[in-house]
Amino acid sequence: MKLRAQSLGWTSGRKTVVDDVSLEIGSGETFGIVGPNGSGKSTLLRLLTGLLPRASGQVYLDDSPLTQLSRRAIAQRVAFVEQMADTTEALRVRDAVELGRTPWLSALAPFGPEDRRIVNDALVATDLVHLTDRTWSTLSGGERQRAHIARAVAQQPGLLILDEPTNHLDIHHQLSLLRLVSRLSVTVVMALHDLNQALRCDRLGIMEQGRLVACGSPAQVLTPQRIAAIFRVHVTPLHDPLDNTTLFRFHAFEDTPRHPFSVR
Ligand SMILES: Nc1ncnc2c1ncn2[C@@H]1O[C@H](COP(=O)(O)OP(=O)(O)OP(=O)(O)O)[C@@H](O)[C@H]1O
Repeated sequence: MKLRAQSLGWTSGRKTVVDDVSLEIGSGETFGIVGPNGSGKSTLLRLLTGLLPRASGQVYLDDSPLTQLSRRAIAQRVAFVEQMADTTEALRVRDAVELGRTPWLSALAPFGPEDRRIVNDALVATDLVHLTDRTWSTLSGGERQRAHIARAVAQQPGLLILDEPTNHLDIHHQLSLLRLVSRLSVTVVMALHDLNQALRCDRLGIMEQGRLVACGSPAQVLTPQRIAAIFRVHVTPLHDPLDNTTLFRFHAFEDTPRHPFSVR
C-alpha cells in the first residue's frame, strides 16, 4: 500500500507540534522516523492514521483520501501499535491477538478457521505460542509489546505503523521483531530511537521541532554532522566485517571536545 501525506500539521494551543510535513512512502517500503524527544514523531504517526482531531493537511492511502474512508475501511488497511499501548486486563493473549481480525468480521463472515490460522501464525512469528492462554495482567512489558505487534500482524494491514516497537524488548526479540517487520510484504512506518536499528530501514525521515528536516536513504540522512547537529552527540561510524555494514558508536560532546566530526 502506498502512503502519501500532504502538508500535515497539528497544533495544541500555541504550540505547533507537527509543522507542514509532506512525504511519500512506496508500497512495501520500510520507512523509519527518527528525531530527538518531543520532535513530533508520535504525533506524526497519529496524523498518518487519521486519529487526531483538528489536523491540517491530507493523507492518501493508495490515492484514496483517508477522510473519505470509513473507520472499518481504515482498520482493514492500517494497523497501529502505539507507544505504551494497553488493553483490557482480563483478556488472554490469544483473545488480544484475535481482536486484530475484527475489521474483517461481520455477521456473514464470523471468526472462522482461516482467522484462527492467521492468529496462530502471528503468535508464532512473535514467539508467543507458550503464552497464548496467559491473562494480560500477568505479562511482562516486552511480552505485552509482542502481543500488540501480533495483534497488528493478525490484522493483515497494507500499512503497519509502529511507535518505538522495540521498546521493552530484549536484544533477541528486538532483532527478531525487526526481521519480522522487514519480511512482511506490507508498508511499514515506524518511529525509532536506536539509530543503529534505523540504519536497517529502506528510507528514513528525521524530525526536529515538528518539521521533517531530512528524508532519504539511511546513509544520506544519518551523516555524523547531521547527527551531531540534531541529536547533540558525536558519532564514530564503525565497520562490521561480518555483513559489511556500518554502525555507530556515540559520544557525549563533553567527553569528546575534539571529535573529528565536531560541529561546534
Ligand atoms: N496533546 C498535546 N498537548 C500539548 N502538547 C503536546 C500534545 N501532544 C504532544 N505534545 C507535545 O508535542 C511535542 C511532540 O510530542 P511527540 O509525542 O509527538 O514527540 P516524540 O518525538 O514522539 O517524542 P518522544 O521521542 O519523547 O516519544 C512534545 O513537546 C509534546 O510535549
